[in-house]
Amino acid sequence: MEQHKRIVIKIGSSSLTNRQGLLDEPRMSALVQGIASLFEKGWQPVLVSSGAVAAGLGHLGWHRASLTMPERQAAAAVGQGLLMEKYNELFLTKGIKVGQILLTKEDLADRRRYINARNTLNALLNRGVLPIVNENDTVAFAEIRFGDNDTLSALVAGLVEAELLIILTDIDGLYSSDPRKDPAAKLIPVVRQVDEKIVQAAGGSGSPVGTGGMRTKLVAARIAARSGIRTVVTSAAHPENIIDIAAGKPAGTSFEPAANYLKSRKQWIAFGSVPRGTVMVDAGAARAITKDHKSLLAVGVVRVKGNFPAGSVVSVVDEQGQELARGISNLSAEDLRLVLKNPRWGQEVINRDWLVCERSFAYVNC
Ligand SMILES: Nc1ncnc2c1ncn2[C@@H]1O[C@H](COP(=O)(O)OP(=O)(O)O)[C@@H](O)[C@H]1O
Ligand SMILES: N[C@@H](CCC(=O)OP(=O)(O)O)C(=O)O
Repeated sequence: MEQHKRIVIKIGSSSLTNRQGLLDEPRMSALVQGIASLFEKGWQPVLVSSGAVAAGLGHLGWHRASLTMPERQAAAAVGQGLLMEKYNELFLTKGIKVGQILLTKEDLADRRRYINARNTLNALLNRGVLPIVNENDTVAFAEIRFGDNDTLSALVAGLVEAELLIILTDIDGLYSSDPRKDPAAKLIPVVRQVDEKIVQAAGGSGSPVGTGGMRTKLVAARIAARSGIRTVVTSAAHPENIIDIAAGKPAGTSFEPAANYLKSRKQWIAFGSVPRGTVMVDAGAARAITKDHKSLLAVGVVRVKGNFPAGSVVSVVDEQGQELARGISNLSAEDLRLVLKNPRWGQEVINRDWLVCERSFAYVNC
């Protein structure tokens, strides 16, 4: 079967709601037009749509500032229904059927659920149905929350092996500093690497309904780049133009994919999983895994923290507690402690094929 090119489009709350806090129908229609053109050109698109909380608040006439977390989640329960109702109606006018996928961080942290989500997305995409993804706001809280759909959209892009991630927002790209505060700020058209200098430029959200601002878009662009995916951050003012962006026309800020990007399983270790324990290693082992691309052997392990079963993702730290890598442990914490007490130094703890190394606040091949 011919493999279609996949693309993820993320649109933010501020771009989907109008001044009254209600769904912005003309904007949504233009987005639907853009996505319909992608279908016509043979793309398999995924839409990551925010807006549940904002649309719910507008509909209910509630004011964000005075709301508790459960009340915001309640607003999302109402708004998510409204969003899907409107998308369904608009996409059907183009003959496109849609399916709703609501995810939490925990869903993607669990390898089996991650694969299940991938299978469902593939089933929808291969049958020409448009998946519309959002965070499952009604149940996601605190540590199981992404909190921003930018990060979620980058993980989804990796999950479906997209070629391109387009983040549509209320500004036309990344500026040298927040243009709402600095009138001299300049648009940066291409970013080859999301390094600390670039991250310094990015501030938080500029609108009352947005979450994370440019900062979380950079987190997303970094995850996408290290998953081999290009990201374009651009204005949502004319979403019908996404077809031109997909065809390679420059727009907003383009973040280039990394040359040495992580393949699917390592993407999950790096960006999806949540470590279940910590393995502290000495300087020799640190060098072996980060510089010499070796597997981690028991001889270099100093201490084990946590109680994890074999096959868990663990964080590998140096003797100062600084994270060096993440990987899947061959041994349970209990067995690993046993090996350390009764030295079997050649015992492999993490195979190099299951290791990713930390570099500038993200992960790369070791
Ligand atoms: N360096 C920067 N360049 C561009 N925008 C920035 C920058 N720093 C902060 N921002 C803010 O990020 C906002 C976009 O993020 P956000 O409000 O979360 O939108 P969305 O709802 O689309 O996710 C912009 O409106 C802008 O005020
Ligand atoms: N899941 C939330 C959106 C969270 C979020 O990332 O918002 P945004 O910064 O507008 O993309 C919602 O649907 O309201």
